[in-house]
Amino acid sequence: MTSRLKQLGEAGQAVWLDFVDRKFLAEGGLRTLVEEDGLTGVTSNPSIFEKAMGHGDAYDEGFQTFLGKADASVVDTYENQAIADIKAAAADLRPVFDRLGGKDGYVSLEVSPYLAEGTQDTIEEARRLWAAVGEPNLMVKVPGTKAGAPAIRTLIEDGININVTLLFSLSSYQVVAEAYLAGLEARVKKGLGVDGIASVASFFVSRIDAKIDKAIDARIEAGDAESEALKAVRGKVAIANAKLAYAWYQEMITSPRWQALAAKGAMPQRLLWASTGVKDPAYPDTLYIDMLIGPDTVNTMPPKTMDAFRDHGTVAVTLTDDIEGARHVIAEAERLGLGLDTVTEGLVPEGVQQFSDAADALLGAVAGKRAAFLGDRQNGMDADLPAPLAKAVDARLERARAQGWPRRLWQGDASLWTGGDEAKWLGWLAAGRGTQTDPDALTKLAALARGHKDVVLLGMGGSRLGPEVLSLILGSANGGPRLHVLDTTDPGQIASVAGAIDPREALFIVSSKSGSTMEPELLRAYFWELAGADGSRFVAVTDPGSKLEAAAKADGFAMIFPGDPAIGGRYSVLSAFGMVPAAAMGIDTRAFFEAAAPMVLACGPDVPPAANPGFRLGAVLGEAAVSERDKLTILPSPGLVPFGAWLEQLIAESTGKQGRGIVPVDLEPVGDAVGYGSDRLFVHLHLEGDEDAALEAKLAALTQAGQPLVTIRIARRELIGQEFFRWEVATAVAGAVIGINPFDQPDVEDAKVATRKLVDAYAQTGALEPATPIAETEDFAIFGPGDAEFAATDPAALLRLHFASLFPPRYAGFLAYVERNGANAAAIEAMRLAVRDATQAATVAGFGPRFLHSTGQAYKGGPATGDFLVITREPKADLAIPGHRASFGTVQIAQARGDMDVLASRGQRVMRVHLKHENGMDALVAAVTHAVRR
Ligand SMILES: O=P(O)(O)OC[C@H]1O[C@](O)(CO)[C@@H](O)[C@@H]1O
Ligand SMILES: O=C[C@H](O)[C@H](O)COP(=O)(O)O
Repeated sequence: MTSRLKQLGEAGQAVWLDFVDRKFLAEGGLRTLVEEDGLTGVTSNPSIFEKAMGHGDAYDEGFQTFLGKADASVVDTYENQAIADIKAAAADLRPVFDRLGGKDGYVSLEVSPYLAEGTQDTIEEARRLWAAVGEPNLMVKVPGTKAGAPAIRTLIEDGININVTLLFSLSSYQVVAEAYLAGLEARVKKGLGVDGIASVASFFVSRIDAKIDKAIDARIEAGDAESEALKAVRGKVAIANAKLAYAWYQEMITSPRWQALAAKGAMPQRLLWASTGVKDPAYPDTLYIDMLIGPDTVNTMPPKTMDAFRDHGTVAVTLTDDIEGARHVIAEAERLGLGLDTVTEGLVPEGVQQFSDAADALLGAVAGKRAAFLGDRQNGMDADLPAPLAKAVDARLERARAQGWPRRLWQGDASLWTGGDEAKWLGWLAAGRGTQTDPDALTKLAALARGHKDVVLLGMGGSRLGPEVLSLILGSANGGPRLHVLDTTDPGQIASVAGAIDPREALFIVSSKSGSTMEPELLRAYFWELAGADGSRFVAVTDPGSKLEAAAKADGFAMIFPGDPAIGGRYSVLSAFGMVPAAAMGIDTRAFFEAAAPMVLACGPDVPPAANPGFRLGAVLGEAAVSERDKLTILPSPGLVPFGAWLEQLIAESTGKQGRGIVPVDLEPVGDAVGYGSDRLFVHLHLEGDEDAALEAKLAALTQAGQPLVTIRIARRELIGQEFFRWEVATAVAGAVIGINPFDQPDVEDAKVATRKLVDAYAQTGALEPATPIAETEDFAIFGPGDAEFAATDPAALLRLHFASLFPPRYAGFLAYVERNGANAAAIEAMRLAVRDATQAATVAGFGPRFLHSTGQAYKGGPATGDFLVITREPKADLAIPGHRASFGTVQIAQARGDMDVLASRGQRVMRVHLKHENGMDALVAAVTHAVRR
């Protein structure tokens, strides 16, 4: 007996399969259906691929072959396999296509559901898929949305076969039918053929009943007076709707407009019944086949429905039956207020969302397989969080998924943050692939640097923190020159570097994005003179058109590297600002980017938040911050300690503003679990093979005590580039959670202005404005900001008062305008430990003016919960600055005073302690330790 499905084909309705699966194809399932049931086509959609690929291991071999490629992104990995399936299906259907002269035998592949709102993007994607599959019996599936219709017209004009999907209403079907006609007519106008172009209009059926029936059931349940009438249309609306669409089709193909095209060989755009598996198990399982049979149509069936029809379906032309009855059903639905138009309108975005959700699930699964395949070539991350924070993070990740955050980040959608100028600051995303720097210029620089023993980098904040991390973690490669970094006005420190090099031999890199930052400008003046004004040993890194660029040109600098104005300083390490010093040190920048690539791809727009390392981390940081765990405490393996200085700038300057944000805590030695408040989030950067047993034990105790801990695992130092990128993404995401613009630094400028005022006054008068101490000992004097009133004048009492209200979430800050050397660092650490262990409060520290261009933003603009001690001292030996009246020492004091005033104006508690002599620091340590003793 001929199969019922074959009989259906003979009745003029093409039987298509709404299913794709690797194993099914490989085992010849499709070929059997073609041969035994007369099947003539296949459709796929994101949900179908999710079911096929998102579970089990049938695709693992294929994934792995592809993932061996350096550039294998998650979406490319998925698509590579989807295309393989589609090509296999196209091959199985090719005999049908050839036999029917192109009238049937098609397989459909859907464009990304993420593009449903964009006409141009849809056009490009469809063209790309068409070329990638490269089979004449492919149909590209394009949603019949408002944005989709013009794309369909263009694609038909291109000669690409189109399956229009997600059609629910007669009116939207008419729009795409018009697009099809217009596309064909455009070809005629251009003198191109219209034969051989195929299209179907996929009209969804069961989803309509599912919606309408639900509303009917609710009303009947509520005892609606029209219950009988409602019952009468239950399960009938979708079929009636489809029948009227077919009636319109029949009329349309008789129109002179269509006839003219048909005469030129055009094939009609057939109506395809989609969504034909019953959703309500109470209905006969072949309902949406039995009732929709008619010539020149297609029915695409899920396997179960196909099996059911083969078993007990009824072949009879039903589509043209009782059209009046269909009209009546629709009129009744209207009279009963079932709102068919609203339902069909709502089903479009819902359908897009449903396919986006499926694509997210699929891409998330592929991302997991990709990470497993890469193993330790991609840095890992675990988060051990207390339940409420874990719940908030999961909820955030889900919301971020539904709202498409990864795509919006990469597309530069400013509404992810404040709707301000954020889109102008996203150049660092592309820089992650090494695209910002010219490899040839870096090679040239490396050759130039190789001739020098020392390279001195002059720059502040983002223009120097990344290079120092690279220098301390990766080191000067193969005997490359030593890198010295100067980011200070401290005369002692400048003299130390000047003394450690031969200024007549060293190569100098002056690095400033803006090209107008005061410190590198002064340092350039100083070393220019010391180096004998020899431009051939100077290199500049600066944004195009800056003051520094002009000066470098005028002074004949050996090379000038342009920055990208779309990258802010703290996001610039993977651009020229990091790569120029790296190349100068002899680091292979190509290999560096190759090692970073897995993370850049893992953080891509195609990877849903829960599987995206940057988004996962960002969600933890952001949710912790908004739940008052705003002290991000950085606890690295010994070999990764230098990373903290770069990280604290990124986090603090990006998030600390408008009284909100994250306060990074770097270089605070790990303590016992009892010594911390509940305002902390800990992050451990773990370098394999660089274990510190004491640290590990303390970390274990922290999690046992319920403290949140994020552990990042890095297999080799060479993979540090991955962390730059992961943290940049995470910071941008945390900014979105906190609700600030993570790319500006609104409060930094004020300290600069206050400093300038003092330095300018000095230039006029030869002296800084006098300041009177509130209290003084033999060792130090204490100053307050502006005209602030203090309740005590005894130094010990003043310090006690200063720390009196220091409990979490308040934090203590030690801002030391002294030489950054081992002794001073140890003294500061001793004060931090004394304070933390006495109060449980987090402690931060910075050397001035270095921190002004880094964490200074958060101290001024972030949460107003800081208790700051600004520490200054008389410089041992001051240094003059060529061409300036003020010395480095004077500028440094002016910076400290300017900063203190701005801190105070932002509601922070602040005092300045001026050390009177060499041992003043020891005296201060003792005084602070005493002051916090409770
Ligand atoms: O590279 P520039 O323009 O000299 O700026 C250095 C640093 O100063 C800041 O602008 C803050 O003052 C940082 O954002 C930046 O990294
Ligand atoms: O082209 C086929 C459609 O994508 C499919 O039939 C949708 O079916 P569903 O409503 O069962 O998801």
